[in-house]
Amino acid sequence: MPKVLVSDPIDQSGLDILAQVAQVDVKTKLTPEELVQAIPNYDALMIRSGTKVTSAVIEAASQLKIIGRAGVGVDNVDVVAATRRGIVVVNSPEGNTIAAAEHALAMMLSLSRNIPEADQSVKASTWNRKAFTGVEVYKKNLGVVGLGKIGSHVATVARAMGMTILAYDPFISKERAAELGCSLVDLDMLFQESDYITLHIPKTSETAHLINAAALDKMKPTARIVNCARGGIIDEAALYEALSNGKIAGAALDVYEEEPLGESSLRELGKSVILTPHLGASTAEAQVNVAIDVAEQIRDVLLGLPARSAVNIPGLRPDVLEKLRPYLQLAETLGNLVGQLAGGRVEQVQIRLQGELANQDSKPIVIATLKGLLTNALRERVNYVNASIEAKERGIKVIETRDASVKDFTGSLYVSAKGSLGEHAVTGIILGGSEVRITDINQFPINVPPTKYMLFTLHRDMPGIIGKIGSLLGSFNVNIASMQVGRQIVRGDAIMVLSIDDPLPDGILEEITKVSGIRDAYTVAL
Ligand SMILES: NC(=O)c1ccc[n+]([C@@H]2O[C@H](COP(=O)([O-])OP(=O)(O)OC[C@H]3O[C@@H](n4cnc5c(N)ncnc54)[C@H](O)[C@@H]3O)[C@@H](O)[C@H]2O)c1
Ligand SMILES: O=C(O)[C@H](O)COP(=O)(O)O
Repeated sequence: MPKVLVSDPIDQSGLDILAQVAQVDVKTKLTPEELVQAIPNYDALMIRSGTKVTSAVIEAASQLKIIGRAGVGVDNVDVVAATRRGIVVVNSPEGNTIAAAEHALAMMLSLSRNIPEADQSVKASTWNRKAFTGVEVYKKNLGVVGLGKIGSHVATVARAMGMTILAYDPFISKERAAELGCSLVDLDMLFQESDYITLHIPKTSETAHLINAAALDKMKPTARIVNCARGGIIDEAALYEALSNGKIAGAALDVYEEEPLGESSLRELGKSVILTPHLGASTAEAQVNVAIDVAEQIRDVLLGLPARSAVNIPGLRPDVLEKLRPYLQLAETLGNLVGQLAGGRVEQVQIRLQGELANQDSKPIVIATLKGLLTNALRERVNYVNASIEAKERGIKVIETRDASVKDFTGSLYVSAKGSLGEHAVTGIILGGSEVRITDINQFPINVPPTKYMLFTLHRDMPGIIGKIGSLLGSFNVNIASMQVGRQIVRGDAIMVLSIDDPLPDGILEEITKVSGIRDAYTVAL
């Protein structure tokens, strides 16, 4: 019988499902060392956010087939390491949506009416009504940052309370926002006009410290901010400054830069701050939902069936998957790359299977491309099962074509993305059976492997320009790992592709575009 280790508190309904097919061991509060020691005995691991599934755990997991995260975020799992080991990682993208949305709304109301402090004062046998006069949310502006599953529900309920909703989500269409009764605005306007701001976005390199000193400076002195999304989206030091100097009126946080919250001056701020210990998903209903959702997937995978919400591999028959795996990797990389080059909201994607690839099953390749395209916006919430639905909901038109006559390579994949900021197209191949190569960008031929951090420039092909970019990067202490230039004609337009060791520091992209001869520059993190 297979063995499942459950290392965080999980609802009994999930454990009962696992027990149908496996021996279930519940061992919460394991130290990292104890987890590494225990994991070689298990076929499946079921967790919440408490267990850190590091590369050391994955390395020791010699017979692990699946990691089930009873919740949304897989930030605590080294998904890359798991994928390399062929371990399926599954989550429950929707099981706790309502719980998290209701927690954000509860935080907003508690902050408005000083409920935690007022409660403490009565429990301390005082009766001070004046100190706890609050404010109403009725007819106030609520700025919703991130209009996905949780943000949409918050917006809907807040509208019913008489609030006006301003929303910022660069990946959502105006039509979708209008359906929800929200006005899509830019981030500055949201900061300036909102009485309440609630965050419902993933933590990415773009959203880390989105709420920093500059953003807080733009807000009303009466503004109140709620973060039930992810720690680190708010700069906690800047928030402390803004609250203690009266730049904004209040904040309610469920998530923190470091969890559990360590030493923090936020604790000193009295009734202007409410702090909860990552309780967004902690309702009886949500815990049943996520436990059943994930336990069923673990059971299915242990029975040799595909998982419905896999974060890292598609739900395909193992033999088909094996054959297509390198092309899925190619499709995901090209989708991610072209989505970042296009920036903003993508309206149309064209996916063309070329040469021998034109004879393959296109569905998983299309799904993998869409997964890659949406990764920047949705992170682990997009998977092979929901990528098409997510694309459709975002109003992205998908055009799929085949062209067996393309003979440049045995098989190649062309992906273009047209959006609010223009159109970009990339082509790639699989080399030696497993290695991804980008062979064309916007009709400039190149031959580069994708790397974690990349810089692309469009420039005039003229002497000295490569040197200037090299020196500029050097002056910002950016190390170039490799560089290639692609051009169609000598001294015409050209593109430069650089692999760099670290993300570009702030401001440097602007400097690059100022270099004479450079027409455009893009940075991409894959
Ligand atoms: N506190 C908790 O216990 C708890 C529980 C569940 C989820 N969460 C967190 O809540 C957040 C939202 O979850 P969800 O299920 O609604 O996710 P979702 O994927 O449905 O929605 C996220 C939305 O953010 C948008 N987005 C991405 N980058 C953006 C950016 N730079 N600016 C503005 N919008 C951007 C996306 O387009 C998407 O619409 C996630 O961070 C999730 O981890 C927390
Ligand atoms: O990502 C999630 O689902 C939430 O942050 C909840 O985490 P939890 O399951 O540890 O409460």
